[in-house]
Amino acid sequence: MLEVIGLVKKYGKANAVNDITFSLQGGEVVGLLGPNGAGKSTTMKCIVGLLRKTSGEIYIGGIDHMQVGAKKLFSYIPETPSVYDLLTVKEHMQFIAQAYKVDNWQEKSEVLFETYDLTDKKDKLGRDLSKGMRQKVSICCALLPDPQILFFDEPMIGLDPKAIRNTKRIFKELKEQGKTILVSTHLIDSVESIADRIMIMKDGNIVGNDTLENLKIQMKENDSSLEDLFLELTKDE
Ligand SMILES: Nc1ncnc2c1ncn2[C@@H]1O[C@H](COP(=O)(O)OP(=O)(O)OP(=O)(O)O)[C@@H](O)[C@H]1O
Repeated sequence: MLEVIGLVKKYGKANAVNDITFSLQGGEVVGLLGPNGAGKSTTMKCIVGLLRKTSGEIYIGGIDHMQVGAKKLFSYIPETPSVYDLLTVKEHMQFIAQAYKVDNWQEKSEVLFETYDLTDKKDKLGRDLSKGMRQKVSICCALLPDPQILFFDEPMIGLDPKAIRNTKRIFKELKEQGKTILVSTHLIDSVESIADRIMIMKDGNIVGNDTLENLKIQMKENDSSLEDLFLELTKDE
C-alpha cells in the first residue's frame, strides 16, 4: 500500500532524511517513533507531497505519490492542525465532502462530531476554536472521505483524555476495517496496543523496524519495555 524507496530529504546541505527504504502492507498499522528531530515529520510530509523530496521514490497504492490517483487514497493529519478561520466546523466537513464527493456527509459528520464532542461546536468558526478543537476538526475531516491509508503526525498532542481515548478506539476500528495507518508519536504506549510494527528513526535513519511480536521477544529476553528498547536504539553513542 505504501512503498518508500531511498528517500532523501535535505534542508540546504543537511540531511534530515538519509536514504530510507520501507513499506507498509495493506491493513498494517505502523507506529513511527523517534526522538525530536529524528526526521519523522519530514518523512511524512515528503510522503504526502507537502515537501519536495531531494531524491527517492514513493508509491501509494502502486501509484507515484504526486499523482492525483495516489492522493485520493490517503488522508493526512498534520502535527499542527490548520483550519479555515472563516468556515464553521460543519462547513469544514461540507468542504471536504464536496472535494472528495462524499455521500451522506451530514450523517457521517454527526457521528464524528458525537465521537469528538464537537456537536455543540459545529457552528463555531475555525478562528474561534481552541488548539485541541482544531485537532479534532482536522481528524474529523481526515476520516470523512473514508481513505484507505491514513498518515497521523502526532495525533494525540493537544487532545484531552477523552479525545485521546476516542482516537485510540478509532485506530482500533480503522484497523479492523483493514485501513493502513502510519502514525508518528512520542506516546509509546498509545501505539503499543494497536501497532503491528514499530519503526524507529534517529538522525534521519531507520534504526529499528520490526513487528511488535519480535520486539516483545527481544523485550522478554532483555526483560525490558518498549520504552527501554526505544531508548536503547536511539541512545547517543
Ligand atoms: N524547515 C526546515 N528547515 C531546516 N531544517 C529543518 C526544517 N524542518 C526540519 N528541519 C530539521 O530536519 C530534522 C528533522 O526534523 P523533523 O521535524 O522531521 O523531526 P521529527 O522527528 O518530526 O521531530 P519532532 O519529534 O521534534 O517533531 C531536524 O534536524 C530539524 O532541525
